[in-house]
Amino acid sequence: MTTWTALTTVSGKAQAEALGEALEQVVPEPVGVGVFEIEDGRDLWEVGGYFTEAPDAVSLALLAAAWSAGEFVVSEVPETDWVAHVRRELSPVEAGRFFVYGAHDADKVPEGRIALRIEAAMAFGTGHHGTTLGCLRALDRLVTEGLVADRVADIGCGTAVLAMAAASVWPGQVVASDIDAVAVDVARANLEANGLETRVTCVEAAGFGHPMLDGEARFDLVFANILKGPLLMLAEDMARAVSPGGHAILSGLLTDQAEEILEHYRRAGFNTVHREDIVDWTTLTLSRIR
Ligand SMILES: C[S@@+](CC[C@H](N)C(=O)[O-])C[C@H]1O[C@@H](n2cnc3c(N)ncnc32)[C@H](O)[C@@H]1O
Repeated sequence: MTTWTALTTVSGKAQAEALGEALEQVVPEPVGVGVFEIEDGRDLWEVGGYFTEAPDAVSLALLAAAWSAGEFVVSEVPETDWVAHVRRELSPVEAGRFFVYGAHDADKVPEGRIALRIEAAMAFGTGHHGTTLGCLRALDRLVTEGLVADRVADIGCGTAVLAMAAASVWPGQVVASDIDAVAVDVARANLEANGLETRVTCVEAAGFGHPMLDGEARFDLVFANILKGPLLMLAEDMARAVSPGGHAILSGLLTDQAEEILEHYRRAGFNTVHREDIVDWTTLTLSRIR
């Protein structure tokens, strides 16, 4: 049987991302490298990966020393479907009334929660990341406050987790879009797996650049969990697309970028309704001035 080499070490948060990137450069033939927070309150991160070739021990020791990380643990594992392996290890996420889970956890869905089944495959959006979690919590808060949004858009939908959450709490139609064709395929598969394919239409588009998205006061709520750059560029289009009194839930911005985004969107015609910081990421709930 073909085997892979698995490497893992532990480092501080400040070094973890850079060490992961360095690992991909130093060790030949990476199958996949990942960085995960160890959730025990000690601010420790696990950096690891699978490789087709055994690494040279001296390079590994130098790498660990250069990034002040622990000694690498090296083991042989049978070749496996790495994406499926990572998927299996993802635990369900609870965000207000929403419960986001993978197929392997179907028996864990608690009574009374809105369950969203997600196969992330090659798209972003399992609910684990602070940005997705922030958007789900922002939606949950709006629903608790009694908001009903009939027309919803999810720009940069990834797995379509946010679009599906909105379609699960309100009866109207949702348009989801992503610039990445692979994400659109993943989103459509998730919509079918959740029986929401007639409620959510998923299109490939950049920003509002699609006939189903373009138009004045077209939506009561727009999600955009994308990075700071696209968010800045989309402010005017967002102001046009959201109806007066409607909402925008923005994420994908680092906490120290939030003020710049807020100021930009204030100038475009939005007020701040709520802000939540999760780890280093900020989610903003805004309302369009009437
Ligand atoms: C951080 S992920 C968010 C995924 C999901 N909405 C969530 O909240 O977990 C950002 C997604 O936006 C897409 N994206 C980035 N720039 C975009 C743009 N200008 N227009 C549409 N989609 C974009 C990416 O391909 C990616 O799937």
